[in-house]
Amino acid sequence: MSAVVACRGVGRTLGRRGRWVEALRGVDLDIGAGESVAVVGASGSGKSTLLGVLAALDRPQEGRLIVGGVDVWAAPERARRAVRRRFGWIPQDALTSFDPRYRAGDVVAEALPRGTADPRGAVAGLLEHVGLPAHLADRRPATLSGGERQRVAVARALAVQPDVLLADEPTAGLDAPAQERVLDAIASAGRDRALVLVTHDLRVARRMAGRVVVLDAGRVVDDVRADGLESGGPVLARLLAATPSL
Ligand SMILES: Nc1ncnc2c1ncn2[C@@H]1O[C@H](COP(=O)(O)OP(=O)(O)OP(=O)(O)O)[C@@H](O)[C@H]1O
Repeated sequence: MSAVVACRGVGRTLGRRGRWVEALRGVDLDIGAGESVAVVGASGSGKSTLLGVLAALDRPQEGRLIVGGVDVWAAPERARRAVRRRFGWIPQDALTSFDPRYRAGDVVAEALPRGTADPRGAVAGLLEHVGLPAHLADRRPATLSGGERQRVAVARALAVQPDVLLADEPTAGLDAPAQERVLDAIASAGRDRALVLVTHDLRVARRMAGRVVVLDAGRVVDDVRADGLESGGPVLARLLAATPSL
């Protein structure tokens, strides 16, 4: 499988004034076209930092990011902007990432490619795709339920027509039924494209991904098939033991 995104020896240090954290260390990772990968690990292990690096938003101090054959940080800014358009981002909490003055439909429409012939129709189609009625387009995000808002975020990420969907704990804080609906929407959105999903929940990882990457203190310590979690090392074994219903 050819990689749509690849990291080579990526190191990312964060912080300031002598308080540095090596958030990522020597990360090598290949995401194949259409592949779904869950990134798991303890709090602070570097999961969100990795997503920011993969999306070409956060520049690593060490190593390379290669997207569709482009060595992203060696390329000119214009090429980097084109690379960023290949990613659709599903945030942890859509409310804080949406402009409160916009209605849900505008949030999605804003992400459509320039020159889209029938934006209203396109927005209605995208909302339908994530299981939401078209009339929700007229509501402000703050008046939607958390689960509805997250599905608007999935529709917005899809509007970009990305090669890769990136999702950072997209069901955090939702109750079980809402979680199910958001995961269904992401699964359906991810059908024809790669998906990288950050989660602390191995049940979500197994349900959503074919492959599970485990981070520990910024390093990839396991990279296993989702149906073979038992073959992982001690960090994954601890996560498994903490997920009794799996
Ligand atoms: N802006 C920052 N300045 C300093 N340190 C940071 C910054 N952002 C993250 N870190 C540190 O980098 C490490 C990795 O953080 P990151 O948010 O990537 O972890 P995570 O696995 O996503 O955690 P969580 O599951 O709690 O969201 C942590 O030790 C964190 O405290």
